[in-house]
Amino acid sequence: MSADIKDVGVWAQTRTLLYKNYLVKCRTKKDTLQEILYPVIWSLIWLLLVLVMPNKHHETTPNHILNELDVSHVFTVGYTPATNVTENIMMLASHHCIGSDVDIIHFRNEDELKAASASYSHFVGVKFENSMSYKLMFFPLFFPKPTPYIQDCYSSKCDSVQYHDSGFTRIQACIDSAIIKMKTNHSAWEELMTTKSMIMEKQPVVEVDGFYHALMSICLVMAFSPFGCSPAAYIVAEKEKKLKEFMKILGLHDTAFWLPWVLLYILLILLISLLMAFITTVFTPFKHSSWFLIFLLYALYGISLILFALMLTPLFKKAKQAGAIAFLATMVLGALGIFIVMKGDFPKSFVWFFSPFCQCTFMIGIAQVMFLEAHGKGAQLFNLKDGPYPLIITFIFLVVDSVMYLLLASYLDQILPSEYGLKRKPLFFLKPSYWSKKRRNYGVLSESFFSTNTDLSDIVEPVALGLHGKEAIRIKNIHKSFKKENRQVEALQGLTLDIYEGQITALLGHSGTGKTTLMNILCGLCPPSEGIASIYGHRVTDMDEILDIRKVIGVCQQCDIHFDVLTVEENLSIFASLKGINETVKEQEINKVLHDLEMDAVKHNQVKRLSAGQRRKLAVAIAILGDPKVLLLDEPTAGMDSCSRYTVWNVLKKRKANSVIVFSSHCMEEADILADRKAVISQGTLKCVGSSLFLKSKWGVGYRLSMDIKPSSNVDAISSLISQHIPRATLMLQTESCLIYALPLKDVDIFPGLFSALDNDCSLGVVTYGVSITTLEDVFFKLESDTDIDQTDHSIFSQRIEDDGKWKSTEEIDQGLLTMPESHPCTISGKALWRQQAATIAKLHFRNLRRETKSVRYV
Ligand SMILES: Nc1ncnc2c1ncn2[C@@H]1O[C@H](COP(=O)(O)OP(=O)(O)OP(=O)(O)O)[C@@H](O)[C@H]1O
Repeated sequence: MSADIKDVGVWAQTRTLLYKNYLVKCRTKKDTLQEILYPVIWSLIWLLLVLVMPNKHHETTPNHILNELDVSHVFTVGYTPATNVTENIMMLASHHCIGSDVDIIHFRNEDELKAASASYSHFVGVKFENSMSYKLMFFPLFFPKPTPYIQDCYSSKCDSVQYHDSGFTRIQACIDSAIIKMKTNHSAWEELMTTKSMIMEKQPVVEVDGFYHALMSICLVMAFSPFGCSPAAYIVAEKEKKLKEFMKILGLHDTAFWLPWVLLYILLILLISLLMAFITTVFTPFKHSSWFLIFLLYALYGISLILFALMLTPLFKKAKQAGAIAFLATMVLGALGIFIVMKGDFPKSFVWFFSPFCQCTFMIGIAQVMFLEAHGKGAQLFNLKDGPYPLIITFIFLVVDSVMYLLLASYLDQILPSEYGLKRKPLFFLKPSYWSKKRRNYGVLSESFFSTNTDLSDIVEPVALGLHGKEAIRIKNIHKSFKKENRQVEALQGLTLDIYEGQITALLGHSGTGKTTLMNILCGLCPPSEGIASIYGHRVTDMDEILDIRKVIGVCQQCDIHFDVLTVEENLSIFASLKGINETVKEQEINKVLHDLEMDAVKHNQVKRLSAGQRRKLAVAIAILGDPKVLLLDEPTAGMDSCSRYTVWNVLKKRKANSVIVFSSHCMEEADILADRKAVISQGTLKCVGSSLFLKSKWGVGYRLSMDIKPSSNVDAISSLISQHIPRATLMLQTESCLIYALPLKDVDIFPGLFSALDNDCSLGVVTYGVSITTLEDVFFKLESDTDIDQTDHSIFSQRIEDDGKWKSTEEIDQGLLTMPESHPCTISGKALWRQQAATIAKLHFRNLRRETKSVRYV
């Protein structure tokens, strides 16, 4: 590692990524504006609702004495059971007090009494428990429901006064007097009849309509909903684009990945809470409440919602799904909150069972503020503990929820398997080594660990003595299998390989032979199923050791990973800071890398506007920033033009001293020019490894003699002439106009004799001939010819040979495709074509939908 690289702490990385998020927000102005305007618009809708449907205000009601006790509304009184005592009581009551206008009827039991209420109008039942205790039964519609609001109580319409007017108090006084008379023989009629009923003074009250309450709560749920989904969508989008794991390879701390997003949204929520608190307390509907408490309620809810969204992120692979489900969860839980506080008979103490959901807690808090507003004082510091749902409990639960979500988010992120990255065991936090670096007892793996009994000398070229002991990357018996549509794919099958310091090593192989899988294992992106790999003696499979390894590696992944909306220079600056490159030399290092890769002209361009080749160069630039000791480059020059390729090769060659450079490629020429050692991988195993000379001499066909011949030429005569001069020559390919022979390397001295014979014998029909040495490509084909190549790969590599064995150039094939007759019998047109296209598109959408549904793994 370069001396100018230092360990970067979480806070330094958070600052860097906070700046990046700020740039992203500035460059995606439309989305940012939507996020800010959305809550403001809902607050304004709320205000509008308040204006259209104002709350009903009830002014102060003074003390008011009601009329004398009266039974004019009662026509019949029924009682049960009918005993001597009860008959006596009722007779006394009727005679002295209730009056003869009211019929007194006895019933055998309570059921008959209840049934009678339907037959008689203005009926009151009396159910005696014993001679001293009784129950008055006023039947539906006859008795008003209690209400906290006293309206027009001086008129007969007042609901609360109906209690008095209904005759309840008079009948109660009459029966009480009769019992007193019977028990004590003392007459209390006069005292009880002069009892005065009075409406007590009532403070002003605001009547909050249920529908209005629900509408207001819905507006609030909607206003805050972006904070429940946007952070989740942004964080999962960075995971989806592999940015998270890539930044972790550069040394990013787990916390520093999500903290910048959380901080940015907290800043945003504080701003919006200020604005909303201002709108709702200055204008209405919370005009009696303390501005600070309303702001605190909004801000705490907003923060807990952001952390709720963060908690959901480990469950998702796709940003779209994460955003949609987080939004849905916020809506559903918000609606649940509205339901539990608005359902009159829902037990008040049970409401707090829903407090682990911040959306419900917030709705409870809003209901409490509305209650306090209705009583004219609003939410104030002095009444934090008052009311049905004390506001202080809401505040406490919102803080507890936030902490709980944060811990859960961090825990789930460490244990839930994801496509990339190593994961910890569920009880990892019980291990002392997790908490203390000193207790991690890992050491450099010993030499004996990698020694093997298998003799590999046939396929592995021995290295020079100077390289002994310089094995930087050691791979032993690595296996990796993936589950793919209910079958196991063996990507690597026991691969063993040493890679040396001071050398460039190329990994060669067909598509799908496991090169990328090997690269991913080496940088800790995916764990092997079996086997061991180490970089400078540290296991890449250990979560703690990989952190040390990542300090010395630079990685260029197969797909380009960068921040699209940032410029080339900004991308390099952010990645340089994450790697820990000293701020004083950062600019110099970035300029050097840009200059080496000839990218100065595009350094101010946004990455999304770069060509594919330029993006690839940027990926290489990010990998080489800070001059890492180990460079793992997966197809670094794919998609580049020849000039760019040469530039990259030169850069890598210059850096190879004291470094370890591994790259994968499909281009044999690139491997031949650039790599000191080439490892050919086939079907997940090592086929051979060594220098070009070793590979060519071991698997090369020697020289290749190619001839253009006339159609009338005698191939047997040509072949016999060649075998006379070079007995071990073999015919490799025969077409109508071309012959190719393989000539052994050792017979090079006797080639001149053959050439003279060919030149002198015109009857053979040879038009021209030429000799070329075996290329690495020939070696590659030779090695692969022993292996069953997967059909698609085979078609790529053997595209120059037609089915019938005739030699055909790529251009010829292209030409063939271009000149394919338009009226091919297999093609369709008109309505049939339209139907086929529509069905294909529908099938495509259906498959995408199914795949996307599958990728929501845990929800
Ligand atoms: N995440 C995965 N899930 C399922 N199968 C996978 C996964 N990653 C790789 N494979 C399979 O493993 C095999 C090796 O893939 P890999 O990408 O390592 O090949 P490669 O040699 O890098 O190919 P290319 O040169 O085209 O990049 C392939 O058959 C591939 O389909």
